[in-house]
Amino acid sequence: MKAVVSLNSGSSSIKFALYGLDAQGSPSLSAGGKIEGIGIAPHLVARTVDGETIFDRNWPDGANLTHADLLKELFDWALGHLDGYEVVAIGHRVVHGGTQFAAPRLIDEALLDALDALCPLAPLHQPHNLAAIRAIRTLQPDLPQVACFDTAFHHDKPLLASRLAIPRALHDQGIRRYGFHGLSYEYIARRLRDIDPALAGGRIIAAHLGNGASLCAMRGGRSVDTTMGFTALDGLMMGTRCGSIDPGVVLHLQTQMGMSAAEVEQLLYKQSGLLGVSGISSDMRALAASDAPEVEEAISLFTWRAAREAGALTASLGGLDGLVFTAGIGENNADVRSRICRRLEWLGLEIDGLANAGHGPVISLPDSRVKILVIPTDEERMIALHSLTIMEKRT
Ligand SMILES: Nc1ncnc2c1ncn2[C@@H]1O[C@H](COP(=O)(O)OP(=O)(O)O)[C@@H](O)[C@H]1O
Ligand SMILES: CC(=O)OP(=O)(O)O
Ligand SMILES: [Mg+2]
Repeated sequence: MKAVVSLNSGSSSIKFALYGLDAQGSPSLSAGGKIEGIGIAPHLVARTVDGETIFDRNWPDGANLTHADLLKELFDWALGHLDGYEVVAIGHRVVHGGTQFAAPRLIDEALLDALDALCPLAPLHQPHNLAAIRAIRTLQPDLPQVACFDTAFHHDKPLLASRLAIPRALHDQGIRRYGFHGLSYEYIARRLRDIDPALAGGRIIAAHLGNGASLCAMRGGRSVDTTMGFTALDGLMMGTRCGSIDPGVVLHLQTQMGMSAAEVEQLLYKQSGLLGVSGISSDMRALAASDAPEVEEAISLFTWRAAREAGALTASLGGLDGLVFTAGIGENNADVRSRICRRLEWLGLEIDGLANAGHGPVISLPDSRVKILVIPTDEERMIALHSLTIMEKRT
């Protein structure tokens, strides 16, 4: 059977999926899984579409294992488990497409060179995305690979939402607000059209709360504003990233505290966010199990910042009809959802405690002016669909 593979390397996880293609070329999930906890204690699990576990491995002391080490483990296992499948393409999430790449692309050396240049703008992601592509090119040089960009969904947002208030020549050089998590938001926009078409046409904020976290303001299913900007460091507080920060802090760290640019990068990308404020962990599940006051403060700050940014995006939208939670925290953590929604009661959000505890899909009360939903994201499916579209264009 012909098949397409999706690879989604995030900051703390690598998600993968295998889709068999029917006679019409439509994909249906055969198997998938993830390696999560990268940088802490990686755990790889793979399941068939029926939920049967086909591989499960933990590295409790594997904090030093890199994305590349773990990809090798995944390939070693996967290569022995593709009997009966002819993989016709591998699609990848590539976090940064810059100004140039606003749609998925078939990968060649020239594209890889252009994407290399964007690594400094996404140091937690882009190098891993490109390393995976190159590793597969070495193993199977003739296998088509497709890059699907996290920035693409935001490419046509209004100019004001793209501009930074810096000299305009810099905008022309690409120093502008791009926005990320686009494959996730694209999937959510499509799912919402199926679940609630009337709402999908309205003013929606989607909250992608994972290890990386952002909000996207959508009108009629298109991005009009988002909290991430030039890099995936901007906006919400995240697992290890600080989110929006007074740029004066960055200057102070360098000019007054003698930190190098590399040290500041490390501090803002890897030592801040939930990890920095709690002093305990970047992982929301681990934090939920602790009663340390620093942990409570970290979670309060996370939820306060998310509500505050949701207020800002509501202004961008000129009002709000729906709020959708997604990604690791958004899909699974009822307490975080409840704290964010309670801070937004003034906007007309009324959360239903029971429905929220059951993880939705609808978690607002029937009379809530703003509808609240939980919709599991599926970046892998978007990657597979885009990859197939590119493959069709080739033939
Ligand atoms: N079942 C769960 N319950 C609570 N939190 C969860 C659950 N699954 C994942 N999370 C949290 O979601 C975050 C990771 O989100 P995810 O979207 O997988 O990250 P990434 O950005 O690496 O793709 C972590 O903070 C993790 O603790
Ligand atoms: C763009 C981004 O932050 O991605 P992730 O949530 O996978 O870290
Ligand atoms: Mg992610």
